[in-house]
Amino acid sequence: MDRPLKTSGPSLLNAIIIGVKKCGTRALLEFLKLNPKIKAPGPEVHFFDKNYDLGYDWYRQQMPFTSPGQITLEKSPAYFVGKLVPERVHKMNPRIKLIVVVRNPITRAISDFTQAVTRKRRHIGSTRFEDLATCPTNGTRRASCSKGVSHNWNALKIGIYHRFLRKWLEYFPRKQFLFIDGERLITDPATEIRKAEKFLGLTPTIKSTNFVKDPVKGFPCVKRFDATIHCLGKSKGRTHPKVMPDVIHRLEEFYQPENERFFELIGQRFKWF
Ligand SMILES: Nc1ncnc2c1ncn2[C@@H]1O[C@H](COP(=O)(O)OS(=O)(=O)O)[C@@H](OP(=O)(O)O)[C@H]1O
Repeated sequence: MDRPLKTSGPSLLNAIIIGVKKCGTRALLEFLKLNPKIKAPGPEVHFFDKNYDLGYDWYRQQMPFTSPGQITLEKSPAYFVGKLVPERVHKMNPRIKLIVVVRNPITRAISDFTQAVTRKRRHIGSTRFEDLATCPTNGTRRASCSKGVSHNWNALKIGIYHRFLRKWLEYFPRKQFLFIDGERLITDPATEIRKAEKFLGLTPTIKSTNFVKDPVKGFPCVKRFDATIHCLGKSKGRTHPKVMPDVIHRLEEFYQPENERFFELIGQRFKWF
């Protein structure tokens, strides 16, 4: 595993979208692929978390061929929360650029829950989001309970972004990260994409005219330069359950200080609630 990556054949990786799960990572990658300088493998590669033992040669084989000046970009959102991933990525390329898409952690949790329900995970069954996200406020104390929120539930834990980011910052300086607002990626994709193109050192080519709104789902679809339109598949832009307002309020109170810690860490703020 200590051999360096070859520079011939499938190219070296220049940048990774490391997460966060359900924050719009697929949309970001698909939008960026409008830029002819960006190449990406189709599916998630999961090299640094699940497939690390297969080695760099295997990883290289998953990558597309690129010509000089092109950038290879991979996205595997599980990297953000993987304990061993930052060290492994650093070992491969300490100068790699890291892109993190983050969104309102409450919407992220509902999206994660919706996916689990759709995939009919047994442990979820017919349970409501509210039942999994909250715990009694009647004085019963539980270690996994804070402000009436069941914060050990994975769908909520992932949204405490600063906890996971700290591990990455042990290996990479802040200037090597770009934080994309997953909410704005939906409402104003061109602005977020321009930031990413700049961060990757590319001449901006993607404009607001490259996006059209899906009349059914309301999410942006890409209008390619040959005028064909591509919307993300049916596993993206699912309908979310309506969550009770008092539970949303409780979650806002829970996440507010956690978001502040995250904003302080990245030196940037997002207006999520
Ligand atoms: N353009 C466009 N089209 C469809 N969906 C969009 C888009 N932009 C952002 N989103 C939001 O992205 C959410 C899925 O995030 P990810 O791609 O990161 O999910 S995953 O972790 O790879 O499973 C997805 O979550 P759900 O709404 O729960 O399906 C969307 O809210």
